[in-house]
Amino acid sequence: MSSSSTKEPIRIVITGAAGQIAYSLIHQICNGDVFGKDQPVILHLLDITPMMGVLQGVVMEIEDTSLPLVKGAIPTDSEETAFKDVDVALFVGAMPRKEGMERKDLLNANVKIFKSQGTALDKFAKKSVKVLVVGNPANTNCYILAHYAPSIPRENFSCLTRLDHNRAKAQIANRLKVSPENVKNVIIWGNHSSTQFPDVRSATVNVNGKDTPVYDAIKDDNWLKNDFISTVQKRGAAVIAARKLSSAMSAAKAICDHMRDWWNGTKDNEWVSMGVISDGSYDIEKGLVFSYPIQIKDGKISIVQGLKIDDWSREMIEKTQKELVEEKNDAVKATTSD
Ligand SMILES: NC(=O)c1ccc[n+]([C@@H]2O[C@H](COP(=O)([O-])OP(=O)(O)OC[C@H]3O[C@@H](n4cnc5c(N)ncnc54)[C@H](O)[C@@H]3O)[C@@H](O)[C@H]2O)c1
Ligand SMILES: O=C(O)C[C@H](O)C(=O)O
Repeated sequence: MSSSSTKEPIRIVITGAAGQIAYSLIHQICNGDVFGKDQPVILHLLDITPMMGVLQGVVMEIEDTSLPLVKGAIPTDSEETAFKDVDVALFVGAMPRKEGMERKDLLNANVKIFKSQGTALDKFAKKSVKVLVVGNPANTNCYILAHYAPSIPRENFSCLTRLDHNRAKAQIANRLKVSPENVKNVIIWGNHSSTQFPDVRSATVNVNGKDTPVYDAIKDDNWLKNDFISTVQKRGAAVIAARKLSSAMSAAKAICDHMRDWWNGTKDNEWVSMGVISDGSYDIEKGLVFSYPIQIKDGKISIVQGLKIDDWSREMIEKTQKELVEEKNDAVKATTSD
């Protein structure tokens, strides 16, 4: 973990770099918490022109951290500069929702950003770039981004549902008064929205040294099928109601978890939740950006296959798929109307 690392720096673009999530995220990246303690980084920091003054302040703070892994921080309002030769692209820049809104209410305002940035990503980024979309509505923005970046492999695109995954783990852990790390293999299916299906049917929890199915440990199917699910589905709105701002610290942590697992691989026999471009697994429309249980080995993402889907789960999955199809159609309309 020193400036004498022999590794070549990787280039990471963060969009929305003057915003609140980026402010929590940048330090963790610069500190080596995501890409490794021996991996130097060059940050490309994109925001809109009126935010260049604020972004300059963020760059001053990056310098003042004196972290040895940082080999450069480039503030810019130019998409070409931002996406040029990047290895990793974190798409955070977009309008957040306010109290009383659903995330899809942001679609008209945000989806055009992803059309423009997808086109630039296609032109300027490395073809191996690993892409994570965070800005809401995250799945549909990722769909549009990928559509406008056709030369980048489909498996390089993802959207963030790790925050929902972490929220689900935390709810189970709190209920059982254990540490969240003891909870494994929860799944977020579908959209990062209030139709998502937080599923713990194949999750386990380590209680007193023994891995036990979550349903057996909790012993309250009614809670698991109702309050648990709606708490996770509505957690983002609850944070906004309390903070008057959307989640940022927990979102930045989830971005780090998502990218660290993509970079290093998931643990044996464990999976995480990621929105990826569907290959039709579990009868989901091919091409939709859908959150699935995911395992990663040598940088390669695969959807966990063969999990049993009962009638109730199928209904939950259909509901979130239906919303994603509607969002996709609205997004395509919004991006082709001008
Ligand atoms: N997927 C998730 O789990 C998750 C979690 C939390 C927040 N979010 C979403 O992330 C987004 C950012 O949240 P935030 O709290 O950081 O918002 P914020 O308003 O604090 O920051 C957003 C930043 O993006 C910038 N921006 C706007 N348009 C841009 C463009 N075209 N190019 C580059 N930058 C642009 C803004 O100027 C601002 O600095 C929101 O859409 C929010 O809803 C998603
Ligand atoms: O809920 C929001 O709008 C912000 C974010 O997507 C979240 O889940 O906290």
